[in-house]
Amino acid sequence: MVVASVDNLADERSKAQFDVGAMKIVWAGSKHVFDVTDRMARIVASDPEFRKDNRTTLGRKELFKNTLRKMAHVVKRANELRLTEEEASKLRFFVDEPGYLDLHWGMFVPAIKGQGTEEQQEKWLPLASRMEIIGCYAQTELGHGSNVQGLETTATFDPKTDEFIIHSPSLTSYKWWPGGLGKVSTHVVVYARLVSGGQEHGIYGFIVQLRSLDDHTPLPGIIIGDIGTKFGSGAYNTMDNGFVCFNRVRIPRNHMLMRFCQVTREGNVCLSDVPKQMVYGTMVYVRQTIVSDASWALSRAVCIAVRYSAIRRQFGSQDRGIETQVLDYKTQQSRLFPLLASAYAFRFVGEWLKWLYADVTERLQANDFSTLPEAHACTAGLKSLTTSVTADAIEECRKLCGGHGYLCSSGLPELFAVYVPACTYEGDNVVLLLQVARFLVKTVSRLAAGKKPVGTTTYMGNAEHLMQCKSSASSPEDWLKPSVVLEAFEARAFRLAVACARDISKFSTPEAGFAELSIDLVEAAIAHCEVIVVSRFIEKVQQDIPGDGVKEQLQILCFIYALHLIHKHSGEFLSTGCITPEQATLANEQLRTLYGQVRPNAVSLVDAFNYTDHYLGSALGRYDGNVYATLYAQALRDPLNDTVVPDGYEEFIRPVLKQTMRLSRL
Ligand SMILES: CCCCCCCCCCCCCCCCCCCCCCCC(=O)SCCNC(=O)CCNC(=O)[C@H](O)C(C)(C)COP(=O)(O)OP(=O)(O)OC[C@H]1O[C@@H](n2cnc3c(N)ncnc32)[C@H](O)[C@@H]1OP(=O)(O)O
Ligand SMILES: Cc1cc2nc3c(=O)[nH]c(=O)nc-3n(C[C@H](O)[C@H](O)[C@H](O)COP(=O)(O)OP(=O)(O)OC[C@H]3O[C@@H](n4cnc5c(N)ncnc54)[C@H](O)[C@@H]3O)c2cc1C
Repeated sequence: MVVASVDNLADERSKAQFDVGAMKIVWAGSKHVFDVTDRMARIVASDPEFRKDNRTTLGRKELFKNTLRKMAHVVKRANELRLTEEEASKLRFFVDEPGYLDLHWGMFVPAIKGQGTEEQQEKWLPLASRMEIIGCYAQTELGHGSNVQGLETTATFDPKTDEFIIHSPSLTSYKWWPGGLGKVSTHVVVYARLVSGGQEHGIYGFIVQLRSLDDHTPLPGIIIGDIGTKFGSGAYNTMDNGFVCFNRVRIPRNHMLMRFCQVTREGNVCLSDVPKQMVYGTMVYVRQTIVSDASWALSRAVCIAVRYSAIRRQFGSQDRGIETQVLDYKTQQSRLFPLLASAYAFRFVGEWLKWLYADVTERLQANDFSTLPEAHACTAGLKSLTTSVTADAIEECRKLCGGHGYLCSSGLPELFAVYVPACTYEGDNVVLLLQVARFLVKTVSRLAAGKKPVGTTTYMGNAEHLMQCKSSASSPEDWLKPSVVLEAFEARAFRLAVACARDISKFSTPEAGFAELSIDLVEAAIAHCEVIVVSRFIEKVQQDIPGDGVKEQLQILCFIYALHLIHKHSGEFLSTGCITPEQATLANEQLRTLYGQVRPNAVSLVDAFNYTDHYLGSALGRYDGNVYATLYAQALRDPLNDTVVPDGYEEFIRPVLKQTMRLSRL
């Protein structure tokens, strides 16, 4: 059955004022990436092994086994099709459920590459890349996650046997959370306190074998398992996040990852002259990938909400004629279009961050560590900003879809449940923003000493101007001038950072000031991260962009992104004196105009994400708009509808009815 709603999307598509094909390439990053992504998405969508529409109805054991089957199928297909690394990781991405492959390829392998010596890489990487071993990354403990320096697990060197003894001294020291650890991994990189000659030498990574390669049973001294069912149905429960306790497990000395610190046969600890934070390198790498991924999750939710908002009609007709598409309501637009703009903003900042990460990596290889603090601040800050916004946005998209958004068949509940831990893993978002704040306060204090800021803090070099400037916006159109927008964002961020630095100096110690002012510091950090996103978006739309109308659409989205933030944080823009209340009103007026300009293009702007119906996994977001028939078909497939009279009728419904009948006769 095809209902009238299908016409709505065709109609919407006919209104587009830009070349959707060209926008697809901009979104993908290049024609090459578009081709690879498109091909891999279609391979997954057309393979019944990768079916995912039954996930929320499976019990934990079935669900987990189902994921094991899919991960094995990914490896099989990757080998059969002789996929490149780029292609294989896209293929795995579109399978769209957390699984041990992510931790193996995304953390275990990078940890060895980043922290292992050449010799260690030669030994372990071939085993890992042929998947003769499966690895994971165990840093977090039951009692310690954010505070890495507080980890309790010990790795004590025993010079008699030339081994390390890996030990969990307490319940709180059990490793707890690592993905892939609970049931699958054969090996792990464990982070532990290095102890040699009776002295502690800091936290380092150690490769430990967990399970037999013959029968998968845990090796002696290892107690291991899954930590239990997590939030949401389906969602992250496809993953075996695990615990492990080490009872004096012995490993050879050369299983310590020794690129930055070597322990000799005699137990001497030799530090190389690189910053000790290099041991955190895997986290920096993964944070950078998480920023790129945020735009995928956000755009997926927005795609569902935009298409459904074009289909859904409510009110607007007194005589039972055609009702108004909810997408036409300004309130719907004001909630949805900033999220659409944010998806594009995060896509571009994610691409930029990839570049920054590659640049820093190249410098580190040449022993230039000067850009490491900035790389840390950018990856930490943008990871925090983009994941927090994305998690909130998915929930907002659910509400934008009304009641049907709450159905699992909308795809949104599971997307939220699977995405929201991104605000916690790889660094709690508040903890990471405090790292950014620390970097900003340091940058501000160095200004006073005449040190020129570089990279993303270059704008702070314009200190005198940023402290005094008043916005020149005197009409709504002035808010379409990149210089006007940027100045407001930079002035707000700088003034907040300077206020924090000034106020901290009033305390007896910087630590006391930092602790007391942490709420303000977090706000200053967010403001700085928003400068980065806004300026990268502006830079992007100032480039040559091929395709009819593509640049114009991106400009509209760029200003929506910036102006909705001015509206959201108007308190800060006003209290720091960067803009006046009248200018805030003008910005809002411009924002309303921009919503009107996006409206005819909204469906095509989400089509540009090029998502298959398989990847979207949503009755509401289908490409053909056949929402109601799909909702109905999926309802009929629910296990509860397997029988007309439910299980439990005889035991629990009939007796209640009989009891009621007896009572009514009295
Ligand atoms: C053939 C088959 C083919 C098949 C193919 C299949 C392909 C599949 C491919 C799949 C690929 C998938 C990739 C996806 C990636 C993975 C998916 C992700 C899934 C989720 C995983 C989640 C994992 C985790 O959560 S791991 C645990 C993470 N834990 C944390 O993040 C802890 C957070 N805490 C910290 O980072 C630190 O404790 C911190 C920073 C809060 C404080 O540290 P510390 O106490 O040491 O420092 P401070 O005293 O605050 O600062 C001292 C100094 O150091 C600077 N600094 C801190 N951190 C860093 C850093 N990282 N880098 C550089 N500098 C740092 C800090 O700024 C200070 O500097 P000063 O100058 O002294 O101020
Ligand atoms: C799905 C998932 C997968 C994971 N995968 C892995 C993995 O593969 N390997 C691994 O090692 N770990 C993994 N983790 C663990 C994860 O990295 C940690 O949970 C994360 O780093 C947060 O640490 P925590 O749990 O100790 O939070 P806590 O630090 O206990 O946070 C609790 C609260 O305290 C606040 N807080 C903490 N410190 C401060 C501070 N200094 N100032 C202000 N507020 C503060 C936080 O903001 C938060 O609100 C995973 C976690 C999840 C949820």
